[in-house]
Amino acid sequence: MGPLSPTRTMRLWGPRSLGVALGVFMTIGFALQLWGGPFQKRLPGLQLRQPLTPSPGSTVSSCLPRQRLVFLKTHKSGSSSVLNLLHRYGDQHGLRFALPARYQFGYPRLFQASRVKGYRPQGGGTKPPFHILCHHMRFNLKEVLQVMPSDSFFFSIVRDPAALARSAFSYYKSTSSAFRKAPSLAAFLANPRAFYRPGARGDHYARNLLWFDFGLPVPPEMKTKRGNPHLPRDPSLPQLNVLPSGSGPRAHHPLDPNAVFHPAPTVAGGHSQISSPSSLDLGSLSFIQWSLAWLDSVFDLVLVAEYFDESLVLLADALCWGLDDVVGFMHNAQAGGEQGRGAVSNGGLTAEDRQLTARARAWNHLDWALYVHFNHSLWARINQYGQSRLESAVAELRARREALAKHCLEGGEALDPKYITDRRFRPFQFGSGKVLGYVLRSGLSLADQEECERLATPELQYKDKLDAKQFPPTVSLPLKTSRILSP
Ligand SMILES: Nc1ncnc2c1ncn2[C@@H]1O[C@H](COP(=O)(O)OS(=O)(=O)O)[C@@H](OP(=O)(O)O)[C@H]1O
Repeated sequence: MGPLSPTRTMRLWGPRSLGVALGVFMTIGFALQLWGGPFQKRLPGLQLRQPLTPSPGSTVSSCLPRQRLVFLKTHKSGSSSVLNLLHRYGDQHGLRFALPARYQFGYPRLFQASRVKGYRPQGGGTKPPFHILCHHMRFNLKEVLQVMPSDSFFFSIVRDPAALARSAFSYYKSTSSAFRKAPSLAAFLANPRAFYRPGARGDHYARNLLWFDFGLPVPPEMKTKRGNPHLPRDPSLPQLNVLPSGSGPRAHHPLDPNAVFHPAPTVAGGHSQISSPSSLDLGSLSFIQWSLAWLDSVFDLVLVAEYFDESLVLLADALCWGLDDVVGFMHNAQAGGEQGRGAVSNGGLTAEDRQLTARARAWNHLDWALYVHFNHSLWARINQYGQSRLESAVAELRARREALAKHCLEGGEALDPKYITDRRFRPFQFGSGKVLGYVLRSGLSLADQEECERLATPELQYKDKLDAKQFPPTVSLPLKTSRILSP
């Protein structure tokens, strides 16, 4: 084996070595950011497949589809919609999933390889290696590399922390002790310290959930300082506008990054601009910068929920997959949630909503740094890919989704769970809102029925299906026969 590249070396270093390596890695981190990282190179073209029912293998391809994938499934960020397409792809191509015994890998504890069903420590078994690792975990690179090859495609998804906070508050109202005590999200964010105790049950759901899921430690001073040093002095800050894909003013400037990021007060140039620098100290900034540089060295792509379709086109391109492989329906939306209300668009928000958004971003300032960073990376990739090329692919993707929805779904859209009587399609109901799901139209052809089922199956049921396929129940032999066969 040749010498390890700086990128590979950084992958192998865990974030827990932060204290020791900060100086060295900050330099590397900044350099990585300046160069755009080794993964920002131009990617091969996207292939489009037209038929309604995809026909695997029908694509004339100049690149080889990537089939070793690590997807960090972050919470409340659109990750179940991504999971559905991974489940479908792996299912249809006969790939092996690294599955948890139940539905998560020991979350909220850091991922451990021993949690993977059928995992044998290296050299300990003859089972073929896994292709896809994609269920909820707290990321832990060292252990992930025990299960997946280091040249797997690593990707994840982030969401605006304000939208994520709204979603998490409703979903984890009874799970997080901080949320449980708060009468509303507005009350919580007005004075989070009144409700939030670090280390209390489910507290990670209440603050910087993305940062936590990425396995990053909190900056040391956040653990020690009393009060909240990171709340902006003016609660109406920051002024970044984040628009959901396909709505609001984006209709006029569909892919203009300047429509996404309005100038915000920042300390430094570069990717990781923190919205309220006056309240952040240098140690904190270096820590965040280092962490982001580390993530850049590990993750090949980070999708952005607010630009979900644009992200999917880039994903298909990076993986050398067809567009049909990434077309899917939205999963895990809560009735009355962000998607239901159809808006994070600042234009459509009341003054109270805007204040809540600003407070949520400030309270979750590590997530906000992550989000801003990966939003910038996404737009850098979009520019590389070509905006008009991307616009056509996004239009194609949406047309395909609409056609599939009309063809497969009763009502052509997600429905209240009270209409979903078939347990195979009823999403797990949790939290204070209703989780929407799908009812299939009747009279579909056998092939379309199968395809529509795959698209509509919620994550837990799909995981069970893959589990049963990968670990078929062993047939127990009748007693007499087994006696004859045993030595
Ligand atoms: N395509 C797309 N684009 C934008 N947002 C999307 C998308 N798909 C799902 N969602 C929203 O993501 C929320 C669910 O996130 P997750 O699936 O990650 O949740 S979970 O952690 O697995 O429970 C949930 O948010 P809320 O409805 O606000 O709760 C979904 O509506």
